Amino acid sequence: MSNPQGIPSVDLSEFLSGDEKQQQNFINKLGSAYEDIGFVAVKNHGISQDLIDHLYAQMKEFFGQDEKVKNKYNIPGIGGQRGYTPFGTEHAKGKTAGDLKEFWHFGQFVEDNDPIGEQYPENVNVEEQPEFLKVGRQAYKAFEDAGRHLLRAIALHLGLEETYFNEHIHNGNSILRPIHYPPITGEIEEGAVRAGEHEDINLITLLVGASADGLQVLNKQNEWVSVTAIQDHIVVNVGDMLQRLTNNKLKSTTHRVINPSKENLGTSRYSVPFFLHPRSEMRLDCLASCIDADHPKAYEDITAGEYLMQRLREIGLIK
Ligand SMILES: O=C(O)CCC(=O)C(=O)O
Ligand SMILES: [Fe+2]
Repeated sequence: MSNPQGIPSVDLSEFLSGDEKQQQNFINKLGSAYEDIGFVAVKNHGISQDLIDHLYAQMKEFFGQDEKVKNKYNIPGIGGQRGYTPFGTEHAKGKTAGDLKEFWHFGQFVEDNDPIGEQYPENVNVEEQPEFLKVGRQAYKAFEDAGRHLLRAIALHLGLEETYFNEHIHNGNSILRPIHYPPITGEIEEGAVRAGEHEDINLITLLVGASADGLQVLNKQNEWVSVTAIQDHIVVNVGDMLQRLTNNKLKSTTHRVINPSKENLGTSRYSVPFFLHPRSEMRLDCLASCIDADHPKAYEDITAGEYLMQRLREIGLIK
């Protein structure tokens, strides 16, 4: 089932077709990929190319602004949860060299009167770019919709109610992160890479249109497999919260973004992951159906909120 892009490919329109056989086929392919390499490429994901192009245009414009302008949007005291995080701030768990990237965070836009809104910092408006927040919000909602469909298929694969995740992700703590990896021109710190090897913290990550190669995934044979940017697909992987909930049945696979070859050092790379998080009160206790004599319970009980705080400390976003 391996494809040129290095990971299996699935077609979300099969799941949404209303045809039971196609739906089951999609669930089986997604489920077995997630039990194996933890990554798939998804086509017919429902996020329009126009919206993606618009988002990319806005993020390129933003990252192209002077440091002074960008730093106005680096908001102290919120652990980088919203607004701008400068180059070199975040590092992979256990590493000291900062990643060679700068990024922006959009968070949840609570549109009903859900009191959870009080837990979340406000999204940040870029005064120089009147379209920025608007397109961020549209993209956030589109990614969230695609993620909700995928979690329905995952729930069915796990033998849960199809709607199991819905209440947990309604107004959840997801993050949309436009990233810029700048050209590598001068000296860089020993061991510094665009994104050091890591696993994502959240339930699933949806990654759109990385503008250049560089993403690599560690397969079961301990080999780095390159995931090339492919037209019309988004990459969707399992994060640590889903791995934990499923007692390691679904795999949160290590990945990284390597530095470009010599001839491409002078080029930027852009990408946009959507880290799909549940509400902080969701329990991540291992599902009873994923525990048996061969698979003893591997993790302590914890809520998503407690787990997130632990992890943000480890990557330097919260001191
Ligand atoms: O930029 C990419 O292609 C992947 C980024 C990533 O893995 C992350 O931000 O967690
Ligand atoms: Fe990642």
